[in-house]
Amino acid sequence: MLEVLGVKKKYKNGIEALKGVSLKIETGKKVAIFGENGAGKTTLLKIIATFLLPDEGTVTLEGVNIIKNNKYARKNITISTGMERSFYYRLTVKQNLEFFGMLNGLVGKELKKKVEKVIEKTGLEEYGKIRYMELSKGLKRRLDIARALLKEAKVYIFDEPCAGIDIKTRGGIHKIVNELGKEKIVIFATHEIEDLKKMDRIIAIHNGIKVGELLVHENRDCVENFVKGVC
Ligand SMILES: Nc1ncnc2c1ncn2[C@@H]1O[C@H](COP(=O)(O)OP(=O)(O)OP(=O)(O)O)[C@@H](O)[C@H]1O
Repeated sequence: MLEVLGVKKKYKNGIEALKGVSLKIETGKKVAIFGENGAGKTTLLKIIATFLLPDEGTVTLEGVNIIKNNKYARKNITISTGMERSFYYRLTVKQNLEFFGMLNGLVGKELKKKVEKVIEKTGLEEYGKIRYMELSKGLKRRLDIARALLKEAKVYIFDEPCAGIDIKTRGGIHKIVNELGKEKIVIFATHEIEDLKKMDRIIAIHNGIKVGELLVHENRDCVENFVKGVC
């Protein structure tokens, strides 16, 4: 269980990105964080991933306060943000994954096997020897997801993984998310109705406040109205 309790975050420029957000996500569930541009989704995801500290509130994973226990958080939470600058432009797909795999403590045969596995999962087989700078936007995004999968985590966070992605790749991403969602906690920020319909639950955020929740399987026909109602 991941629990966010009363999380507030104000940036140095005075913007209150989160004004006291609380939510709970059970293991074995995939939850969408939905909200318009600037709603506070990325800020919330970064706080859960412990990339950013909240001003107030706590985040616990299986009862462990991850704000205070950064080591536990880094071991058990992985995030795909699509940030291009975090890759080595001149290294190939495989070399980038090997580098980040090593940072995750993988070595030798274990590293090789894991890199091959995530390349296969994200359909990057034919691009292994292509340098990062030569990849298309969609392929970069797939590599970013592959990197997040290098870690055997309890929580998988995807920040708008389908933005600018073609239909086939989107299907591949949902297959990965579905598989993970059976045993892990998956958090998926998105604006897209089609993505929302594939989640177990939608949490809507507006102006730094949680404004609604919808259980998708019980209310699949309501997703569009739910979305219209909160924005
Ligand atoms: N580093 C920062 N410094 C100052 N303000 C920031 C920073 N990051 C985000 N903000 C502001 O905080 C608010 C929430 O931003 P956030 O990126 O969390 O929203 P979002 O819901 O992810 O938006 P989008 O859908 O556009 O990615 C916005 O008003 C944004 O301008």
